[in-house]
Amino acid sequence: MSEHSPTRTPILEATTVDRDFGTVSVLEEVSLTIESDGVTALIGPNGSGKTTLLRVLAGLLEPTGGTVDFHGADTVRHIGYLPQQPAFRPGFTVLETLTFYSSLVGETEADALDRLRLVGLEDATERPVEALSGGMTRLVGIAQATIGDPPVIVLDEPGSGLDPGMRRHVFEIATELADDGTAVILSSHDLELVGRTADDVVVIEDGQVLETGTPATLCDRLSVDSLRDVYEVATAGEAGTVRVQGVSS
Ligand SMILES: Nc1ncnc2c1ncn2[C@@H]1O[C@H](COP(=O)(O)OP(=O)(O)OP(=O)(O)O)[C@@H](O)[C@H]1O
Repeated sequence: MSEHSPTRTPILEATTVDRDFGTVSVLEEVSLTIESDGVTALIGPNGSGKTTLLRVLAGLLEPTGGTVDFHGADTVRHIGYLPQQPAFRPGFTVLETLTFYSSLVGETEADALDRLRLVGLEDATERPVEALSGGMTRLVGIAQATIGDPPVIVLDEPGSGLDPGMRRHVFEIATELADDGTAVILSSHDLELVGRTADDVVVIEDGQVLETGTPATLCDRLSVDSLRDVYEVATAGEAGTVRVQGVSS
């Protein structure tokens, strides 16, 4: 959990956001306030709408209805984004790739190297990006998301495919960014790490927000002891079945 600044302020505000794909409604009337200086975690079953909501919050997907408002400072880059499946153009090394993205916001190769050190990839700088493992590719993606020090950083399943030590490290990076004032929004299925790390938790199912609050508030509200129990009590999905919007009733 991050050391809260006494002045956490709303930086991103979703108001009654809908997102449809054709006739399928994936997000329904999602209203959410994301504050600076903290880690906000989206949790929910497979297919519940987390990626869709993160892409809408990051400005990569237009909402079909409702609005997303950014209240932050006018920085060189408003929002950094790690996609669920990061991919980089083949034929370039890790350092060349990160230096290219850095140059777009006036940063140098030295800055790119610092960001690679942050995610533990200092020994992989000369490796071609197409020769990276899945976990290493995700780490490059996390480094890329921090370029330009955006006030909002959106990370879609940053711990996915990482070994336990690196997964913990990535959540520590999220906490450090939050301690420095960033609003970090991430999705994760690792409820234990989320429970230990997140300042705010958003439980989502079937494209709707079921609960929001600090881990402790949610435990109190639902009279349970852990975020895993919050998840079990709040979500109705049956283990072993993916509820598919537009198909499952
Ligand atoms: N481009 C699209 N066209 C049609 N349906 C889509 C599209 N993108 C997402 N969906 C549907 O929206 C629903 C939510 O998907 P989303 O990827 O947001 O879920 P998620 O919570 O991130 O899932 P997971 O935990 O499995 O990554 C799913 O039913 C998915 O099939």
